Amino acid sequence: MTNKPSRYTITSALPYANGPVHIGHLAGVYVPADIYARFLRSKGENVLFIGGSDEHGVPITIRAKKEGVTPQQVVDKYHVQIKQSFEELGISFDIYSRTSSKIHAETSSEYFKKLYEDGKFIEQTSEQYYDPKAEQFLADRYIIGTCPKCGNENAYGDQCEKCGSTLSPSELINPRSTLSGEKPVMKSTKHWFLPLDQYEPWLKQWILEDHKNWKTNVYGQCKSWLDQGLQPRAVTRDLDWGVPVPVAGAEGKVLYVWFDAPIGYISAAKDYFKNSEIKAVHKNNTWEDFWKKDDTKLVHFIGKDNIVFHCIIFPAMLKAEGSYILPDNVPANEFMNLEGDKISTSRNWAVWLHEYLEEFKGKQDVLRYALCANAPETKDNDFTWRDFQARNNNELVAIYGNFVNRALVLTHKYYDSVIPALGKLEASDEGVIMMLKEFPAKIAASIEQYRFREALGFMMDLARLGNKYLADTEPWKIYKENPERVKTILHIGLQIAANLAIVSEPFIPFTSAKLFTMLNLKANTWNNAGTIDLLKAGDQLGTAELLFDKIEDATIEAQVKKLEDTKQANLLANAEVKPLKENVSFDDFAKMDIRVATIIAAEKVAKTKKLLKLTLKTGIDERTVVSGIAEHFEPEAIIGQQVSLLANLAPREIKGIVSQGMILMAEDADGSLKFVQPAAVVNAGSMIG
Ligand SMILES: Nc1ncnc2c1ncn2[C@@H]1O[C@H](COP(=O)(O)OP(=O)(O)OP(=O)(O)O)[C@@H](O)[C@H]1O
Ligand SMILES: [Zn+2]
Repeated sequence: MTNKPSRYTITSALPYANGPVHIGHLAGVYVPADIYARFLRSKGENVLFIGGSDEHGVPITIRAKKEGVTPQQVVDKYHVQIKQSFEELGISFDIYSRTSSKIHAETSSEYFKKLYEDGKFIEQTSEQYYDPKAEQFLADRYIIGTCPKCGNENAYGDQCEKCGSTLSPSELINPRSTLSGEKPVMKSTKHWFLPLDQYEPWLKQWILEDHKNWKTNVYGQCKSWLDQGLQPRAVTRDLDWGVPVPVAGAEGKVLYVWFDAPIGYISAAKDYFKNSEIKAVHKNNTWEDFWKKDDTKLVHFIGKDNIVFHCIIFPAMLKAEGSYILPDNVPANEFMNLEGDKISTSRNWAVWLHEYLEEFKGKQDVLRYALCANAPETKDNDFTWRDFQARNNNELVAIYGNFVNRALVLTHKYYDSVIPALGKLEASDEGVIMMLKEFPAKIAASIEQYRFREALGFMMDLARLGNKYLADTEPWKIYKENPERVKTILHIGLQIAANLAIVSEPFIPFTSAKLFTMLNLKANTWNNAGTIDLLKAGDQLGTAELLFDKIEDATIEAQVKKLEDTKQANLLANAEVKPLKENVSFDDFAKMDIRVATIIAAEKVAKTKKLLKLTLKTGIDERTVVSGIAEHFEPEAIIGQQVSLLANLAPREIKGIVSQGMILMAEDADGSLKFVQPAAVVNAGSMIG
């Protein structure tokens, strides 16, 4: 797009409604999209910011089955929860719609029909896996088997989560049905395919030549898909949950979830403009202006696993239809991890938005700030609670909050919160005013290039500038001898705070709103920023309050503990119980002399990592046993412990020490070792059996 757009359509990936929203979703998609939308609105642009739940597809039907509810019940629950938590975080969607709505069924159905009637699909009958017991074709995740690439025995029909390969069901080794566990049979079925291969030359031109400005990670992934060559892609499925395929002979078939989901962006716009009063907010435009006019800039915010759908498949669908505009940019992010591990809904390895909002009341902006500051814009990144705490304490509290607080509190103290007049400027004042002027354009340029971290950094630099200005001029020191000078300093300080209220609004809107109130200033737009004319001398300020407060270690430790508990629970849940060994006779068992012994001495075996030399009191004798437990116990800590000893195990020399027997240990799911010992202290030498 070369000319300035007349309006913006901003979409954010539709969260899949089979679980709540987590910080990965936010950092990857919704926080940057919201910053972009808020920034453009502040610039006075005509913006349509679209969100909604993606409510079709196999994982939802599987979940419903597992929980004994209907798919509609699953999506109703999560749609409401997700929508509400987004609202609370201040994600400023114009509409948060859903793909199980009537308007979406109509829109996607018509879309399919148009492509069908225009001859854009190819029909193909092929053999596909079918579960005769469940009487169902096994689409996508209904089938699992061994991944041909990495050997993972639980790879899905569409993807291996272990190695990340995209698969088709026929590639799986030893396929089995997730419905019945049975080996599926082949049965023929007809499907409609979008012949992506036919769009390949056009896509190559459109992306590889005409969109060299796309982010490197996005461009690179597209290039790799295009270099490998595109194949026709099925856009229908044998399933009973989804939008029915609207052509004769397609009974029992629905649109593939990745065909209907992006059309969800379009149906959301239609849904929104159903309310005719809305048009006035958008310069009397219609939904079609936002989707079909060349002077509309369309931007998709997504995470990296959605790149192929938004850069290749959806554009091919739009091109095939013919009346829609194409995305101007798809600023996809890489992935946010959590404390070193991949975020996972199924493993509960996440910080859930609804829980955060509950546990950190009123701290929406801290999360928004920490996620943007650490956003995975060019590579995967890690969220840690320590970093979250540091961002809050060292940046929001110590810089932004401190600066604003100083400016307001001093004005309150010296002038009863009436804005003092600007006097004669000194060189230092002029320097600060010059620098201030640069900020709005600098921040805007970064946002316009989707460099939100950089933009956020500049925003904080403005707070730093204000902080430094007050620290350098020290109004609290010179007030007595030079009150006129202090008026000028605080006037400028307050003007910087007013600028901060404007340029921080896209990032931390709750704080910005509070600051506007504290300054008694009406919400202001981006184009006014950069000057010291925002506040009028003689006007009264509102009441000062603290914008941020310190987050204590104990709060962070509680969150870390919560994650450790999750890790532990996962280990236990996934623990493999070893299969039963072969039967032994009672006589065989009776041959073993197992008795209680007490540890009376313990030391590390030199030059080994794992071995402890134990001296045991067995009731018969005192003897030495070498045991591989040094990584689990400190020698001093186990003296006096009672253990179970296999006392008649043939002696063996280990590292030059003769070991007379073996102590019995229980190994927990996480690999830790525990002594097998009597529940209460007994006489050394007591027999076990
Ligand atoms: N850890 C993450 N970091 C960045 N973006 C993410 C992350 N997880 C998901 N996303 C993005 O969030 C958007 C919505 O995700 P979606 O609802 O499809 O969930 P998902 O990818 O299945 O995630 P999960 O399996 O964790 O629920 C997608 O664009 C996806 O790429
Ligand atoms: Zn694999």
